Amino acid sequence: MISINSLTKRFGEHVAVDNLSFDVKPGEVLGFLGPNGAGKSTTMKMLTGFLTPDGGSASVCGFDVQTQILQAQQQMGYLPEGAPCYGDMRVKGFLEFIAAVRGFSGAEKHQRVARAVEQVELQSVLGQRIETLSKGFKRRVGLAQAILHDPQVLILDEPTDGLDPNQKHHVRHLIQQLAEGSNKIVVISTHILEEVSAVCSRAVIIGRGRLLADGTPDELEARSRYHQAVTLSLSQPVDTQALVQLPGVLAVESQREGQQLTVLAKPGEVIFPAVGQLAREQHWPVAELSVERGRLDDVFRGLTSGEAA
Ligand SMILES: Nc1ncnc2c1ncn2[C@@H]1O[C@H](COP(=O)(O)OP(=O)(O)OP(=O)(O)O)[C@@H](O)[C@H]1O
Repeated sequence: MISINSLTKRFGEHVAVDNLSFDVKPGEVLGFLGPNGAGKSTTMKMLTGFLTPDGGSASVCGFDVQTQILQAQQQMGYLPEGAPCYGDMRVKGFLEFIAAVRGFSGAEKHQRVARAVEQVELQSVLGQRIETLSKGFKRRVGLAQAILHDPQVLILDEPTDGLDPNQKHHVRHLIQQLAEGSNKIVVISTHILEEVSAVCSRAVIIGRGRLLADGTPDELEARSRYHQAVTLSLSQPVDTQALVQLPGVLAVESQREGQQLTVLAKPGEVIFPAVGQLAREQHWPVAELSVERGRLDDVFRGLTSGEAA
């Protein structure tokens, strides 16, 4: 388990992480969200021992990150932002070096490297110098070194940044596989909100170093003004007056010159049956009628607008 208690980091006068507290339990894939400069990378660097906190504490699998960082690091794999260091090393040599640092030798070292190479599909670039790789392959080398020792906790700073759509899908699948049924913890920072719905069991949103929201993707989506909204696709525009007057309806948004209507529900109201019935009664030319769970981007914007550092 990861436990973060009142963690604080200052750079001069600037408070990058401000009294931040939350826990992550085994089996959770936590999406760590926030606008640019919110303090995500700084928090991850403190968890992994690359920065020293100015206040508060954190522990990983019971090991304090300030007083027992070596034990904590043995439990963790970390993909930092950007490219791996040691750009002049070749991919295979770099991964063997990391495996040796992690304490593996002989056949086990080779097996560990071979397995990580296969998991993130690095076979084609094994002999290439890291600095000559494309951005996406550099990310994949970083991911391979993070999973080499099959850690209990994975801290991944924007793991799909720079990857093509196929690789994004592949890495998301890999993250799900790593977490599934293994009781491991994966923490990923990301700006891609679909990624959160796709792979995360929980999301924490921070702004200016402070906790703004914490919940499952479903719980956060339910805070959106689009939660329980009904969207109608129409072959021609209709008079929306009757829709606006339905009980439980908050507002009607019109798109595509009236051929798509989004009917917003008042908080706690379920309007789908009434909207469907009205459409039937009025013989509206409805091509599609759907209900929304809510929009994470809408919730994110609501919580973080004006929060950028
Ligand atoms: N070494 C440093 N020296 C001074 N300020 C820093 C340093 N590292 C980070 N900061 C500042 O701390 C704040 C938090 O930065 P951090 O990189 O943690 O944000 P982030 O949420 O990861 O952002 P992004 O989404 O852009 O990666 C920013 O204002 C940043 O400029």
